[in-house]
Amino acid sequence: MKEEISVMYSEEVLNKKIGEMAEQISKDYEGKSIHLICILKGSIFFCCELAKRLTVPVTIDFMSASSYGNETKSTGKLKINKDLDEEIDGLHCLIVEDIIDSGNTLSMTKKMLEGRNPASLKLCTLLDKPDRRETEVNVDYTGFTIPDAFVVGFGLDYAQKYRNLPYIGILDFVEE
Ligand SMILES: O=P(O)(O)OC[C@H]1O[C@H](OP(=O)(O)OP(=O)(O)O)[C@H](O)[C@@H]1O
Ligand SMILES: Nc1nc2[nH]cnc2c(=O)[nH]1
Repeated sequence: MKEEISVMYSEEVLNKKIGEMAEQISKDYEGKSIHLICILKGSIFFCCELAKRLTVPVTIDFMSASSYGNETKSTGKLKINKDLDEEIDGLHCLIVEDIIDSGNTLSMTKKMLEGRNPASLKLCTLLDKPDRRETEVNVDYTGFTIPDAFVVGFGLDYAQKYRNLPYIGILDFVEE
């Protein structure tokens, strides 16, 4: 089987959307600083592009939490591979995700972070796949709501490949 990728959102479309999201977020957080919590690895591209466009003061920390292995389906289990470097007590935190699918990763991550007493905790995702939701999670900012397809690029991988594509595409497996 050969892997084929068809473009879903071009770099230009992504940048326009991220600009709009940054404008809204900057408005909502006026007078405050935002502590961005980037969920590795997929979210790094989105987090960088978003952070560059925010007009309020920003700090950034990273954590790696996953409910996936190398496959395209969820196991529903959370694994914390890397925790945050800094305490979040009293900070206005915004979790930055590339995609929400089953919702398992984010619902468990959010609950865990809420227990650390942030001043506020919101969630921002570039892509949302609501058709595959298993656990409800309240999303504050969504870039695109997408159908149930497996997407790669702009940070999103298949078996660690394709993260570096500047666009988001649908991955298909075709007969050679
Ligand atoms: O809503 P869910 O079904 O829980 O899936 C979403 C999670 O899956 C992806 O990460 P992944 O575990 O693939 O890690 P990666 O970002 O390092 O590739 C994505 O970045 C989310 O964290
Ligand atoms: N790369 C990738 N990771 C995911 N994790 C959950 N859904 C997806 C998806 O569509 N693509």
